[in-house]
Amino acid sequence: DRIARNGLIWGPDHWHENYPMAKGDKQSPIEINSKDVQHDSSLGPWHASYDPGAAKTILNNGRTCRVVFDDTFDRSVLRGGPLTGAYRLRQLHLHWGSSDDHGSEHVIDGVKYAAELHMVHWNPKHGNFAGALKQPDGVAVVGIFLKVSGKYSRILQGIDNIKTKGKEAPFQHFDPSILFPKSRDYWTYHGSFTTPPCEECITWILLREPIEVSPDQMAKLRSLSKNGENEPVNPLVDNWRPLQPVKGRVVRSSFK
Ligand SMILES: NS(=O)(=O)c1ccc(C(=O)NCC(F)(F)F)cc1
Ligand SMILES: [Zn+2]
Repeated sequence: DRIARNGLIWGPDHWHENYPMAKGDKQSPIEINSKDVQHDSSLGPWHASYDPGAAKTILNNGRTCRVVFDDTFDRSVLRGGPLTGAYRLRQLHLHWGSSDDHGSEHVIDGVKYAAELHMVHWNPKHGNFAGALKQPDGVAVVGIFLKVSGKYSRILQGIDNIKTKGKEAPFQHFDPSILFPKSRDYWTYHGSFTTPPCEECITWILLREPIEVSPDQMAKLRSLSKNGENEPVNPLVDNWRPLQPVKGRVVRSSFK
């Protein structure tokens, strides 16, 4: 059936059977080894100018918790850094583990974070998102690592009313810039979606400084379910893709 065909019912090792891109040379996530990173002094700072009014809804699609934004015009955009032009914010979502010692998709010098937040932007020069995901410069994702600490920070209020798959709730007047850490230092490399169809259209911008979330915020994420409302409970955890081969790609850093 549809679910089986889109490969999500089987693990990541089977994705390539339906999505050949999954075995490409520029797949994500990857491990970042500082010894192999090349500092690029031409990499300037990135700038996000987000309109809190662009936030629309928060939803559980059975695979992640996603906040959706109005991307029908240049309302919330990311520019600078490795990017040429302004990329429109479309959605943000997270990947997390069943315990604090893992959950991120990218791994930094062997360190796995409890979660990884992705802010997905697309290049309007390609007309629409579907067109952008067919282009090597089509999509830009800012990745922010989440570390668990006593300090309290509301990553996403509103998680309470999207417990099960298919649940959606209004999520307005939200400026995702509040999620950025103090430092703007980043790594950047060319990669792919970490879920099918695994298109190699992403300029990754991974922030070096993690943000801190409280244990109860992580517990809230882990309380989400993959199942629909009246189905057997299937906890939504460990929705991260295993590491993919670097295949000679060079990861550049904006910092020394
Ligand atoms: N985890 S990730 O790499 O940031 C990531 C970002 C976006 C999508 C996405 O829009 N999939 C829907 C599409 F495009 F129709 F396939 C998937 C993964
Ligand atoms: Zn993601």
